[in-house]
Amino acid sequence: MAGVAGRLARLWCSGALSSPLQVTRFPALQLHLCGPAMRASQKDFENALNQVKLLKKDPGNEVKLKLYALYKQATEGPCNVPKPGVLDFINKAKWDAWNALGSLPKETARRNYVDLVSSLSASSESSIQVTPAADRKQPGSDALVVTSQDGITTITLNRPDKKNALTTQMYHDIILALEAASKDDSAITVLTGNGDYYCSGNDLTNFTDIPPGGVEEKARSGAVLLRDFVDCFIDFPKPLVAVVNGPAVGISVTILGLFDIVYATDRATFHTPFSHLGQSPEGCSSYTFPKIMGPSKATEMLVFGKKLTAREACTQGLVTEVFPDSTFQKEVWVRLKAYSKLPPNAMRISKQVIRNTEKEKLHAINAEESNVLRERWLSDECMNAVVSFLSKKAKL
Ligand SMILES: CCCCCCCCCCC/C=C/C(=O)SCCNC(=O)CCNC(=O)[C@H](O)C(C)(C)COP(=O)(O)OP(=O)(O)OC[C@H]1O[C@@H](n2cnc3c(N)ncnc32)[C@H](O)[C@@H]1OP(=O)(O)O
Repeated sequence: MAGVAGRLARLWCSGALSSPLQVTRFPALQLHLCGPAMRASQKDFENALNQVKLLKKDPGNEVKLKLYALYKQATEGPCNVPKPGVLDFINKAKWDAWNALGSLPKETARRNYVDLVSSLSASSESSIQVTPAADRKQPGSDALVVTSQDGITTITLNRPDKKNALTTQMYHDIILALEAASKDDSAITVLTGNGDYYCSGNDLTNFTDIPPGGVEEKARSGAVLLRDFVDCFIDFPKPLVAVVNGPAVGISVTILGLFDIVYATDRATFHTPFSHLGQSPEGCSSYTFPKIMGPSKATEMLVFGKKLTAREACTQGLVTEVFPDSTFQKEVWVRLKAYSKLPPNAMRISKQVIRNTEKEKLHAINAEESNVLRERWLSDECMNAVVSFLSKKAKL
């Protein structure tokens, strides 16, 4: 990521961004590159600094790095601090982006900053999907699609290009979607994925989006988010079904222990490589997995990262039933539509009778797992694993 940002920043300095493609991506730049150098007043710059806080859509890490670099260049001039160590990957990415601006004059950096923010504000205003976080009722992006039909509310993870990896925004949106589904008039709620994967777990780029409070602050807010996310599954009042359409990794596997039914295609696999990632189990799996499959099978999965096939997961009790991939969707949805016609109140009450005795314990376990993970996220083992993945050196 640092490389991409660095290359982008170097191109920017060299003026190579005047090609039609790049002008389309950064329309406001055209002004700067084509006309006589327009000056950005200090007021314009301050306005842009305020505007950036009001952006309705997260512009992504590449753009944030670029904003950071331009801000530093505009206020302090060329990069003047020592290069961070290789393991300090977030500060190194920031340093790379700033350093790549070379001797770009402060005034030009200020202008570019103002132009970039103005292009971001324009695209953010035109996005119909985005609503302010505080009063967000619908998913904040199309990475999550929620539909309701035939008494079934279906929440679909929709980032097939990224194997449905869960961004921070998606955790928030799933929480909102579950809260809405718990109150709507559907009888059953389904979680599934679009594309060849069910979900590849936590999006590892979540680790790169560091707030001003630093990595500790990130780990703290990550642990709160994790806890809130898992709490929603613990408390969900209606039958909750996972339609596992392909491989599942990490947190998408662990929370299966909190679902009422798990249907899987025979193409699915179940993988919790926490030790490989320097992390530890979440989603209450430290309790639900030993309970479902016995402590030693749970240890193989959660400690040694053994990947289960769908049939193995079914034998262990994590999966309810496995279907041939060729008929998976048809068979599962016929089944679910039939179930959704059963009296909804009876189903809800029966679920609660089955699950309520454990709720308090599950909340305590969730809190403890989230605390432990907060520490793990700050460990060298975890940071090294994330750096390896992000620098394309490692895959599961
Ligand atoms: C402090 C931070 C807190 C943040 C918020 C906290 C919220 C709670 C967190 C709870 C803890 C959760 C833990 C987990 O889930 S651990 C599991 C994490 N997942 C992984 O490690 C999977 C990594 N991905 C892979 O190993 C492979 O991509 C995979 C085997 C899944 C598929 O390999 P394949 O070769 O078939 O496909 P590609 O690798 O080419 O993938 C296509 C593109 O998708 C990107 N991708 C896939 N998975 C992820 C992921 N998890 N995170 C980020 N990006 C992912 C991949 O990079 C490819 O992208 P490009 O096309 O751009 O290269």
